[in-house]
Amino acid sequence: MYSACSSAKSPGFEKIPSTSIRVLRTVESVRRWHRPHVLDQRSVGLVPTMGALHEGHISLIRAAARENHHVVVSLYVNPAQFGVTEDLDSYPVTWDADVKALAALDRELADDGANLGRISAVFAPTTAEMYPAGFPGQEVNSKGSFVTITPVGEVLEGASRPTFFRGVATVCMKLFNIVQPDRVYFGQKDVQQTVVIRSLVRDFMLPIEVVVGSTVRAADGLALSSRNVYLGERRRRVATVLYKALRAAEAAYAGGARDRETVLGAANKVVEEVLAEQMALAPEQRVTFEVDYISLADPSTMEELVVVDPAKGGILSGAIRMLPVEAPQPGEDLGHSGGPLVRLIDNIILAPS
Ligand SMILES: Nc1ncnc2c1ncn2[C@@H]1O[C@H](COP(=O)(O)OP(=O)(O)OP(=O)(O)O)[C@@H](O)[C@H]1O
Ligand SMILES: CC(C)(CO)[C@@H](O)C(=O)[O-]
Ligand code: BAL
Repeated sequence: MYSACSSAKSPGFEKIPSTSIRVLRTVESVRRWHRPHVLDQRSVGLVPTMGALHEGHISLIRAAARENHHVVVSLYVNPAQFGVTEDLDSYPVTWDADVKALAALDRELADDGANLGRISAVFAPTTAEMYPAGFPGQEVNSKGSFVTITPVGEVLEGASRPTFFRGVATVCMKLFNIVQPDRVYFGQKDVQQTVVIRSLVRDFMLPIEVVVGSTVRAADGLALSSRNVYLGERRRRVATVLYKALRAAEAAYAGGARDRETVLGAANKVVEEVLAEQMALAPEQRVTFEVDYISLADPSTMEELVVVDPAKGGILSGAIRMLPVEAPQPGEDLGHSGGPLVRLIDNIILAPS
């Protein structure tokens, strides 16, 4: 676990054992930590996470260490971005493993001369600390101090998860105000989130640079995601369907297609084929899923495109719902929390040419 250190001269503080990484739990402790670094003109990079760390998070922390004197990683499962029927209660919490991964990464960063900084602090607040007026609730009509970024936060992920981007923008505004970073690091895996965060920074004149790290994938192409632990073996094998579909659309674009029908038609064909293959199997073997959306959108607004302007490019993105397995077999690995419905997202950027 982690330790609390104190001496006659310095007030007590928590650290991750065998490291110099501070564990900060309150707004006041972050402010106290940050003050001398502002005076010394040391830069701070913030990597916001909900914990359950994987190589996607690690790649963002590496990027932050290359470019900043200090890296702060926040670990906070923000209830405000979960809808009332979503998986807040079962969301994976792996504090001990996260702390170990951060300690190992920090040793590696220290040995690599190319880095400007290392992991200086983990910010792991409580909900009472983050919502001082009391948690406003997860409902669409909850009252409280919220940041809403529209219309970009209302489409795609925002249409399926109506309180999601309100929760994300609100908690990120809080995190940015608490940590006062020079740079913030987000993953392309959540591409619409990066558009929302860029809008937040621009529209509220925040003196912050937004850095987006590319999507880290498993060997078969599945985008790493904390929620992949829900899948279990059977669904994990089929979970690449979304990436395969997006790759097919990308290939159609690379082959010269510019219109929505042709580009997205290629993706939908893959989905239909994989679903047909699965439906031909017995219930004890098959995996079923539903497409929430497959989109071809403008990179700066996430509005749907009829035709891609190659000078601007586009974003291919999608969300699928992997349904709980039918006829579970004795001893079958169903995944974390009994293998509930899992919503997976992914995207590919069609770069401007
Ligand atoms: N595969 C990935 N590659 C790069 N960045 C990622 C990847 N997965 C997540 N991130 C980024 O890490 C940051 C923290 O994300 P979060 O803690 O929600 O993890 P997650 O894996 O996206 O979880 P979830 O399964 O809940 O979506 C976000 O900026 C997110 O985009
Ligand atoms: C940015 C974030 C940490 C805000 O809670 C979350 O949405 C995430 O992990 O992507
Ligand atoms: N990675 C985005 C966090 C969420 O889906 O709640």
